[in-house]
Amino acid sequence: MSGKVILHYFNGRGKMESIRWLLTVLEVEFDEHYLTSRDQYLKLLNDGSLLFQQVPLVEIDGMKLVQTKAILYYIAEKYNLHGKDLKERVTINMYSEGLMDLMEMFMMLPFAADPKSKLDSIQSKANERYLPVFEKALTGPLYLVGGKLSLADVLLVECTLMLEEKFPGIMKEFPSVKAFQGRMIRIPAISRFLQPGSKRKPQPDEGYVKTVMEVFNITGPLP
Ligand SMILES: N[C@@H](CCC(=O)N[C@@H](CS)C(=O)NCC(=O)O)C(=O)O
Repeated sequence: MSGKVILHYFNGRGKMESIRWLLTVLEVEFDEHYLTSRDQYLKLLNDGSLLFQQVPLVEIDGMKLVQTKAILYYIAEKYNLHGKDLKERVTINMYSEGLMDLMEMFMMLPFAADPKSKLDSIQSKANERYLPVFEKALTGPLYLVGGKLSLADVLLVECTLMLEEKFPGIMKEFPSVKAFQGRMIRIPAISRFLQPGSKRKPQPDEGYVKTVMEVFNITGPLP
């Protein structure tokens, strides 16, 4: 196993995108092995790389890690983006898991039978359930937890950009979150990541959906 971090996933956002964001902000270099065929997935299964038969898989520090949250928490902990004590850590995890719940709804959209109604539901949940929490937390403070950058901040900037792709005016009612986003995207590593040609993945297209369905033998829309 080489010393470099290796990501095994599709050439698309999905559950790996937040891991790409975190590594990018930390300026940790990584290589990507894209899953493009069912045979590649079966090979990972057969060589025992996938603990629960699922990707994302991240090779790091001599380990083969699966489970997105566990991977994010490991990297955040290793590079000091996971709070200074247990109370900060649990707060970071609460914010992070809320954001992951919201972003997961976007991930499922291209596989849904009725994406329009799902999109409406994402918009109202974002407005009523999620963004008010972050607006309150960021009214005053520059960062979500402990006065310094953490995993939760990285996920929040990713999520706000994702929301604006689908609902361009959504941040109008949330000025503190919008100001936070403005500060975050000026961080040089993030600013580079947002330029064309970076490792940031675009919104899912038909090709991405087709590959995922072939790799996992999915035959119809997901619930
Ligand atoms: N709890 C896991 C879920 C991972 C997951 O659902 N991965 C999908 C691809 S995004 C997968 O491998 N699906 C194949 C399967 O479940 O058989 C995580 O968060 O990493």
